[in-house]
Amino acid sequence: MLFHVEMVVKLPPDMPTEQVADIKAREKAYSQELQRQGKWRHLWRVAGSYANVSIFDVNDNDELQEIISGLPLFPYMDIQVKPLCRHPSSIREDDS
Ligand SMILES: O=C(O)CC1=CCC(=O)O1
Repeated sequence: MLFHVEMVVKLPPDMPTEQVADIKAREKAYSQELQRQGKWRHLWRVAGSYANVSIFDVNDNDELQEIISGLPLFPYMDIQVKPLCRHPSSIREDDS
């Protein structure tokens, strides 16, 4: 199942610099492992903001919830999820 996920990062302004660096490094490692596994298909920065738009390819809602709630930045993000299905006009033969 494919999901469009938008994440807006809202770190507390008073979070210590070392803690910010640590959480960002853990977020990067976590997301890159999921990208290698093919579960996090796309990761795009939304230009001009501290936000991303991502496409996840997971088995079901529960797996998406597990992945998203495991993000190190999860407590500091506003997240919107939209389930996707094939568009009847798409010329792609698969869902890539
Ligand atoms: O910087 C972001 O948009 C938050 C984030 C999600 C995955 C990642 O590596 O950073």
